[in-house]
Amino acid sequence: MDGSAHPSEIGDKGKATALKDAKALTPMMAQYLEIREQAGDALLFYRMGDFYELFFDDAVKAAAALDITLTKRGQHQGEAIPMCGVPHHSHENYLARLIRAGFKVAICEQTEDPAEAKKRGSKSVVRREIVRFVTPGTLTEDSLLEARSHNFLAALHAPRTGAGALAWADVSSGELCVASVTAETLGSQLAALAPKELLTPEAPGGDWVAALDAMGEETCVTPQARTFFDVANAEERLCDLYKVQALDAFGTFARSEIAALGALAAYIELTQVGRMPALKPPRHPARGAAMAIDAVTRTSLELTRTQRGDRDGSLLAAIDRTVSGAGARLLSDWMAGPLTDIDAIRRRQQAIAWLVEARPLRGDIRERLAATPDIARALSRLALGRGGPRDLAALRDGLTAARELCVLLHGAAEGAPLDAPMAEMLQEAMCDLEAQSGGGFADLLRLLNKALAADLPLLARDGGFIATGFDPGLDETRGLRDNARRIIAGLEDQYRQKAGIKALKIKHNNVLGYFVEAPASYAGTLMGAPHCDLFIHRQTLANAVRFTTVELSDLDSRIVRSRDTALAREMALYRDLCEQTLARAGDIAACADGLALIDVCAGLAQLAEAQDYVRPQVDDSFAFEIIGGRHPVVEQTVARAGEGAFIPNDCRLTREDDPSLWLVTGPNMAGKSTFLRQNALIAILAQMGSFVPAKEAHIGVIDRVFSRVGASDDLARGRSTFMVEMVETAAILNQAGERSLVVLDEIGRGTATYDGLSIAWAALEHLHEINKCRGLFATHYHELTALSSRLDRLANVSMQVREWKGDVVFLHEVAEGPADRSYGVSVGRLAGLPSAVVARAQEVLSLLEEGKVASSAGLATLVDDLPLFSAAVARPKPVADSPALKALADIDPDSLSPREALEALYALKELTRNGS
Ligand SMILES: Nc1ncnc2c1ncn2[C@@H]1O[C@H](COP(=O)(O)OP(=O)(O)OP(=O)(O)O)[C@@H](O)[C@H]1O
Repeated sequence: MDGSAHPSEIGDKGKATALKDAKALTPMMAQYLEIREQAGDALLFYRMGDFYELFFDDAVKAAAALDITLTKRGQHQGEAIPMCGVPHHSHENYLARLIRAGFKVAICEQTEDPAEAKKRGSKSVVRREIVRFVTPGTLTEDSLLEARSHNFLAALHAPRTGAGALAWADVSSGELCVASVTAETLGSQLAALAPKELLTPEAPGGDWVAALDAMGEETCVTPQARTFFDVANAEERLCDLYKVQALDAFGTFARSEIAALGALAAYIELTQVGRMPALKPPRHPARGAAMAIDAVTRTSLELTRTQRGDRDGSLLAAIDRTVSGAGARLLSDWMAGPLTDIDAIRRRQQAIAWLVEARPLRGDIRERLAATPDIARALSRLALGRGGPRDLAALRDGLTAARELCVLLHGAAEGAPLDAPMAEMLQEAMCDLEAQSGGGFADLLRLLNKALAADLPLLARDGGFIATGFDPGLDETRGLRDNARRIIAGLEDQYRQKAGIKALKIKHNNVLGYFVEAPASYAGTLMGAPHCDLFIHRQTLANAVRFTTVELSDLDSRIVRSRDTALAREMALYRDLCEQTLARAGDIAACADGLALIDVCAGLAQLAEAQDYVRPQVDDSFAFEIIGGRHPVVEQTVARAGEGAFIPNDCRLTREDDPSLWLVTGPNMAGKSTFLRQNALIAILAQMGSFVPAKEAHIGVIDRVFSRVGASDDLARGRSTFMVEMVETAAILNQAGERSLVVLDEIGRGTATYDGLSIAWAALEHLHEINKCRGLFATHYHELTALSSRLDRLANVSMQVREWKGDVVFLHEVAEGPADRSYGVSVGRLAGLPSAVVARAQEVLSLLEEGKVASSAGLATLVDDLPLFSAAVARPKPVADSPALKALADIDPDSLSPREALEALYALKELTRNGS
């Protein structure tokens, strides 16, 4: 604690009247309020000794969000000040919870020693400053980040007219990208990135608003004044940041892109309070624009999350075999933006294919990668001044692992285990691992190896992290300290003998430093004449008495001095090590990228081998030929559940040779949705560069994938199921082109039968005649199957089922031709509908199928003709000609003697036993 008054005590003892009335405020309250204003909409963590304290509204909000005690301290304007606090040593936990709850936090530290403040007068307040704003998009601590996901901060420049731009950065790893966007493409860009925080202009124009409204709730939107996006300022800021004269050095950027990049840089500078992370130069996303996949398609295909929001069960979880956080992040990048550039796709395929062949080598590579620290994130923390000795060690270990990987790969490249030349992409990654263009990492590694001790503290200021032998000055100071400690051990013996007290000890605490302690019963002896010159009394406790000696205090100050000197020396050495490391930031970041790339390729190779995936042929044709395709997720689920094998199915939509639209019919549960999705997923995997779950695959590059599978209510936006479905169908019919792949499942089912059928009918015709795309269309409207006679590129296929003992058995096989019927009622029985309901449904169905209800008159007849439901349930099945019943009818109970009655009963029993 700084010894000054607590801010809550300041106000006043009843004197302060207005916030702005500076005279009425104590110095500390004035300081607090000034800093509070700088914190804007963030909660202020105000450092007081070992705690971060929160006051006023901040305290109320934080206490509720963290479920911690809200107390009251002092008064302000006549009211008690609400207060809560979190301990400094565990504040990251609380911080993480607040950020997850959508808050931003300003961290205000004491930036001078309380002793310094005291020199200015006893009432002076320790200087405090905001050292950082913690926001969802600017996290760097491992404890606040998910190791396997990116943490993107994005900025949208949304001009009133024309195209805008979206820039995004991962502050924790230094990635920085920018791309042009329009209000139409913004949705799919944001869906692909899933930024944690998005900066937008304060009042974006109409079209942008709609796109922003459709954004997921995981993104925290931070509006900024329009001036924040000023192009001229942006250019200057970026040139300053990269220390270049003009941005041309990094490529050509549109004005809007520069504005978005500038806003992003300004916000990072603002939140990191002047310290910038090691941002890589800005770049446009991967060569060969990405395949467009809009937000609804991503959700319906469950690419990174299931519709329930879990990672488990998503495509990403099913194919992720990476062993490092950086690898997992890169894989999700690949999935966010599958490529359309055929060469780029082939380069990835080559690398994976090479690693598929190199099985033992792949095992070694993965083992090493698994033990490699996350160097991109360690580097970023160091650049922001938020790192520690362990981050330096992480870089040392990461770079060492990279070197070992290179040795392995070189061995393989030189032909030892493999004949094929190593894929170009892997060779490039190897150059990055060794920093070949930057002269290698040998010097830096030598330095770090020599400098760092074996056991490292988390924080540099705890000291003790520089290895002995690295710095003679430090060793000497440490020697003095250690020597003094040895002398103290000797003194203890000496004092014991002099005083004749065996139980005498020399101990240490933070208040007294070193002191002599003896049991309280010796107090008189030690304070008595023979010893009073030697032992100077310091403290008497219940059980012990404590003394110092001139010699001991001398040694104590020497130890303190040498500890301070050693720490100061270590801090200087630490700064120097950071500087030398950060001088290689670009090369280290490239090395981290190389490691991530090898991890992704090795992971996909592992997947290909383990799950029997095949390398697809991707070219610029209009082919879509999947032989023996499987659903990557359902296949694994079925195998895990021990439900037998997944049944592979072919899909041929090649435009030139085959019908390019398939109308898929078949009963519920027969596997229509699975078949539809699996083909879209195979296309996405193929264009990510991955191998695919099939026997053979040939895909002419697809520029957009659209998938609508089972629309659901979007009540939050005031849209019914049907409305959602229509909006989404409209988007497809308006946007799909001849290179698109469209997957539509049961369009029109959310409304009256005839309306739904008509809409599905018209949509199918539109896809065929206007969009001319490749597509799969699943429906329960059997009437649509007739369309194939009119539309030459439309083919009917159906999911096969067999009936066995009155039940339906799903074969999960796709066959040519339409389904014969729906089997809906049979599926209802399988699902456990009460047998009365099943029987009743069967009756209704038979009449409907006989065509007796084509009009409302027919419907009335149906209602009249069919027995009432309750009657249907209650009425027992007639058993007219049962011999037992006949025998019963013949009995005249009044004419039977008791014995005859008993015999009749036995006879009846016998008849029923015979099944009569
Ligand atoms: N090819 C297959 N091999 C093995 N099991 C499969 C296959 N396809 C689907 N299944 C299994 O059948 C279940 C139902 O599949 P799916 O949801 O695709 O049916 P559907 O025809 O779309 O049904 P609905 O019309 O009710 O939506 C899946 O969850 C899966 O377990």
